[in-house]
Amino acid sequence: MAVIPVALAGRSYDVTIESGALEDFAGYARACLGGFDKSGRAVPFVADRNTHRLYSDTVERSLSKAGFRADWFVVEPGEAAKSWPVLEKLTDWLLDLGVTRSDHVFALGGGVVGDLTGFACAITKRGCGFVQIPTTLLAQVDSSVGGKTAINTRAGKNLIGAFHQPSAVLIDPLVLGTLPDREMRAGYAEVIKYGLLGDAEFFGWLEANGTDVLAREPEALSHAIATSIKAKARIVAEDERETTGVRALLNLGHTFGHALEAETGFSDRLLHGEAVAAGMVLAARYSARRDDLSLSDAERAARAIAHAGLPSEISTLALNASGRELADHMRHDKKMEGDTLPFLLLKNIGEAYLARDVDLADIAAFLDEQLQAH
Ligand SMILES: NC(=O)c1ccc[n+]([C@@H]2O[C@H](COP(=O)([O-])OP(=O)(O)OC[C@H]3O[C@@H](n4cnc5c(N)ncnc54)[C@H](O)[C@@H]3O)[C@@H](O)[C@H]2O)c1
Ligand SMILES: O=C(O)C(=O)C[C@@H](O)[C@H](O)[C@H](O)COP(=O)(O)O
Ligand SMILES: [Zn+2]
Repeated sequence: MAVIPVALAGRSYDVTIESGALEDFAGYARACLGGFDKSGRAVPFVADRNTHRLYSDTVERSLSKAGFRADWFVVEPGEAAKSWPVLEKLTDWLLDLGVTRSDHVFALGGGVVGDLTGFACAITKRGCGFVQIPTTLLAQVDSSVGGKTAINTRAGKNLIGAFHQPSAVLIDPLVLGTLPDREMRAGYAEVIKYGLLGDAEFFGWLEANGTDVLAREPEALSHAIATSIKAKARIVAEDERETTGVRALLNLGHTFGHALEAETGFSDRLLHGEAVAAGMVLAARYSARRDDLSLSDAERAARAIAHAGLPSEISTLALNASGRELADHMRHDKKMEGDTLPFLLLKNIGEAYLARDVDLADIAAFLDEQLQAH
């Protein structure tokens, strides 16, 4: 078992990584179940149809042995659940259940369930507790930790949200056994991100061992999850609300990625992790174009992404958009400072930085080249 603390003044919590932990869910979650048994109220769980079908029985078995029962709010799988209508239904459900500020709501699912539940908990009664039980690789290495919660709007990705930290994160890598391979690869994009943004040694390890991670080989998988969470916990502890530029490093590839997601309608056509993968290649190549990064390192990053079966060439995505149209999506980026969009670029493999001198017209021209390439 690994326990990784996220150190935040007054809001510290642990990320527990343990294979098989879900079988003893009530034991691991005991500290966050207070209140439910005494009053007889059901423990509120949010899941999507897949995670409910696959794992609600396991959770309920463990809860029932400990004298608790669960009540479920189940959403349709996919990005569309991060929306106003679903948020409204979820917050009404929480209020009908009589959830109090000292209660915890449990999010059993991927980043979609986690982001939606976290935001609902941030605004219900001005903030009630929640616990993340991430079931995708992406959620286990990234979205369950750090307290970014949000829904999407017509204007773009995660534009309505709040920082609201979970009280605990419980990761059972065994649940990745049922995760479709495409989702596994999408989560792996965020794993590569940690190597590219700040850990050249980890990036090299992934070049050598990435196939084992994707094959869910237990040792390689646990190492990839723990290394990713340690990096995220350190960055979040340093800059919880993305004010100093440190946390912005976690956005490597995301300004391009969110534009690609918007262009493909936040749909199964391009998953978040796939968009981030393509976005990191664009960030690397744009860095090389400015002579910040060597061309050979930019292509090394692209190769690692392509080798994992992730999209590395936007020219193959059948986008019906110009560079200008893609760049226009970026004007909604939450990092915008007035008319300037600080951009995450690379100086080396393992060294990302925030550039404040990027011209969106130049990004549009670069994207036009990339849309035509290959
Ligand atoms: N808050 C953050 O810091 C943060 C970080 C990264 C990504 N995100 C957000 O996370 C979202 C993407 O999350 P995701 O990639 O986990 O996608 P997701 O939540 O849509 O899950 C992907 C698919 O896998 C299924 N699934 C989940 N667990 C499963 C399992 N164990 N077995 C079988 N199927 C399973 C789901 O039902 C869904 O169909 C995006 O909205 C993204 O913006 C947030
Ligand atoms: O935790 C962070 O900070 C991140 O940026 C992690 C990203 O992987 C994640 O996709 C996040 O939701 C993007 O944040 P946003 O602020 O660009 O919406
Ligand atoms: Zn992301």
